[in-house]
Amino acid sequence: MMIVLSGMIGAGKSSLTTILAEHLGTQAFYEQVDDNPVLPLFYADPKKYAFLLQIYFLNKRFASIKRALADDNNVLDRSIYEDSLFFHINADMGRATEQEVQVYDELLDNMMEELPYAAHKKAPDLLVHLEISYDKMLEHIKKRGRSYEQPENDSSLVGYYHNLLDRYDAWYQNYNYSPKMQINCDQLDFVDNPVDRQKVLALIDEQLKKRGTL
Ligand SMILES: Nc1ncnc2c1ncn2[C@@H]1O[C@H](COP(=O)(O)OP(=O)(O)OP(=O)(O)O)[C@@H](O)[C@H]1O
Repeated sequence: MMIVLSGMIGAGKSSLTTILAEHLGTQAFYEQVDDNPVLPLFYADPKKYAFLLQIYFLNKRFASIKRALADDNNVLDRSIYEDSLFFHINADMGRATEQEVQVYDELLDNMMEELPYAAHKKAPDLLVHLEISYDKMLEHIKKRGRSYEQPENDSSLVGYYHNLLDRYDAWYQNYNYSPKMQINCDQLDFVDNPVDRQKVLALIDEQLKKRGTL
């Protein structure tokens, strides 16, 4: 079984990945954000580093998928499809050229075709999307405290985050690579509230059972 999480910056994907992997007795695959040398460069100069950052993420995400496919059960903290969404949004904001986007899209397609396992396993068994409001997301971003993500250090982030949030919703509605479900992170605090955590796990179990995966 492969479960993939999706959702905005600070929605809680990494935390839920850990919780879910433990609950299901499976392996968690994370994107190590604090080890990413390109991310601070990108936030300081998005126009210069958008393409490099995207190639960095594509490479890392692809490596995770390959490792994840080698095992039977696992949970991934973000889908490769969202990287493409991030890049398209950045391109629309003038941070990448049309040619860069085209090269990226073709490279992504090419890489997906090369995955060495049965085609049906390339898509996850379930996508769990974390839905969050702007205010709640900012609360999480502040609490976590990565300096380059704070709008008070860089006011252009307000527009960037709103752009991402707007487009994420449409992205989720149109996502059709696998079964999907949403968790409302404004209503359910699976990190600090054990009752909510059980509720979230029960919701996910229900979906997995319904699809015969659990
Ligand atoms: N494809 C991408 N393009 C540009 N920036 C990205 C991309 N993927 C992630 N990021 C950036 O990397 C950082 C980490 O993002 P991500 O949402 O994956 O993890 P997170 O913030 O730890 O989320 P969570 O709290 O849900 O675990 C954010 O600053 C985000 O903007």
